[in-house]
Amino acid sequence: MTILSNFVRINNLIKPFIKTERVLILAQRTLSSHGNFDYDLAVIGGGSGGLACAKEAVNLGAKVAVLDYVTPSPQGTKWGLGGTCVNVGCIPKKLMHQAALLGESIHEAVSYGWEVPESKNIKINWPALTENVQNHIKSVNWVTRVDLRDKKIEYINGLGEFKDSHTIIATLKNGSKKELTAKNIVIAVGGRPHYPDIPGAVEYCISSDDIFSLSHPPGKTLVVGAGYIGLECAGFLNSMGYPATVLVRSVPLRGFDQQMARMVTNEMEERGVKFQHRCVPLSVEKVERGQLKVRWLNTELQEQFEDTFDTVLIATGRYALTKQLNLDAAGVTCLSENGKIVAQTEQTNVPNIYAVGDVLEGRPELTPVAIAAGRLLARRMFAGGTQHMDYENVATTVFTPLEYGCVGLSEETATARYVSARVTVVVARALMFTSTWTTRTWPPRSSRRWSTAAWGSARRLPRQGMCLHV
Ligand SMILES: Cc1cc2nc3c(=O)[nH]c(=O)nc-3n(C[C@H](O)[C@H](O)[C@H](O)COP(=O)(O)OP(=O)(O)OC[C@H]3O[C@@H](n4cnc5c(N)ncnc54)[C@H](O)[C@@H]3O)c2cc1C
Ligand SMILES: NC(=O)c1ccc[n+]([C@@H]2O[C@H](COP(=O)([O-])OP(=O)(O)OC[C@H]3O[C@@H](n4cnc5c(N)ncnc54)[C@H](O)[C@@H]3O)[C@@H](O)[C@H]2O)c1
Repeated sequence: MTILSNFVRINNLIKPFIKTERVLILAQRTLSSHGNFDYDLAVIGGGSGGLACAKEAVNLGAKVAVLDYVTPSPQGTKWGLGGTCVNVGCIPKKLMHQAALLGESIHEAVSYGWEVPESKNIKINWPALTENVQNHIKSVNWVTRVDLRDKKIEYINGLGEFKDSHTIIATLKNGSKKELTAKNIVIAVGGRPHYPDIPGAVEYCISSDDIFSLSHPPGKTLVVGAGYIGLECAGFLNSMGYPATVLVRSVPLRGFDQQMARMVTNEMEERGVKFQHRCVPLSVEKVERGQLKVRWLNTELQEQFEDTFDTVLIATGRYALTKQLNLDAAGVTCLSENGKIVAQTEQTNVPNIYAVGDVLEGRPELTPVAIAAGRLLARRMFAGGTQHMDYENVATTVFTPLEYGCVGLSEETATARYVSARVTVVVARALMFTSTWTTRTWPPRSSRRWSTAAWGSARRLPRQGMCLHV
């Protein structure tokens, strides 16, 4: 128990008698307990989880430093402070998704009576889109930096590694080293795209790290991987007029309710996205005019295929950035086979070292999850908090052309986990101003069918909409 958290506990008791919260925070600051260390808390990684934890800790009176450093992608793309979500994740993805929806709406507006001159000739200006997306990101980077400065959080633009369990060495941009010590250390380094081990992947392919700032229009694109990222990117590219093909190794959106996943992919297929099922890439080579020839294997037919694309986007999952941390020096040993940190309550096997966000094994890789876990951890470290992050029943959305939001168990998990239970599945498909509901109950299987009348009437209107899985 730190002096600081004892102080905060006592203060919580007397808080009603103190005039303002500000007085309390200032009092806590003066009593900050970093003692022999430079900081009460050092956070390695300035993304969703790390920044949330740092800000909460400083609000609770701790002296905090945040290290953030972006190693360029194999294609040379780099970005600023704020982590994956802000720079190469949720934010640019959502903006491109919105751009794609707007484009489709222009065409669909005609069905609603809008007279759109030459609607067939409408096309996207890719450089204008990426420039605006990047400008928005830069403004968020700037606000984040100013916020850290205002909150007196020290921001170190350096690549962190452990020297021992309380000491971090930061390698700065110019190659110089900066050493700092902290009572508590939070690992919030997130992850980066994983590339399949095939010829040409690293040399010629891009990933989600590159697509949102790609200097030229992507053209005909092959997306390798049918998880969240693969489907979302294929969805917005196709809707912008860039033909997209997806290589699916097993099933799209594995782990999600498969009926809903099929709805999402059927909708994408109707809009023109091609799916190559049970296929893995074998090689990528550069051919004439800079195009990329891709060979892939259909594992079911044991047959090889090839085609030529302008862009190949790899979306085969992400790995955690723990290798470069020199965790051995700190004594952190709780690592899974794929290098993620195994921690029940964000606490590693070393008492003063914690982890939050995508770096954690078996936790949803989502921004709100990283933020909530980071904040709760700070409260436990500096305010005697006792609440832990609840990773169950986290709601999530897949931003494919047919948006899919879900919370709770998929039908497959529910029926596997509660064999004797009666599982009722309610599916809503909302159109602009119409929604069609069908209900089915498991068992019996016959009730699994859609109500064709309701489904049919829904299909007559333009295909705007989203599906919910409750
Ligand atoms: C394309 C895409 C779309 C996404 N869309 C969504 C979405 O719609 N909704 C959603 O909830 N989530 C989405 N996510 C996931 C979300 O971005 C992550 O879950 C979230 O960013 C994780 O936060 P984090 O703090 O764990 O790590 P990150 O945000 O990845 O931050 C880690 C930071 O640490 C830095 N770093 C790493 N190692 C070091 C080191 N040694 N020293 C210093 N700094 C280091 C990294 O460069 C990075 O800046 C998306 C992800 C991607 C890739
Ligand atoms: N809307 C959102 O909230 C959102 C959006 C994007 C990403 N994210 C987060 O980011 C995480 C990572 O997303 P992701 O899509 O990179 O990972 P993922 O694990 O969801 O999907 C990777 C896909 O690639 C496939 N794959 C792997 N190796 C392959 C190979 N050699 N050939 C063909 N396919 C292969 C896998 O079978 C899987 O379908 C997600 O778990 C999610 O939590 C969230």
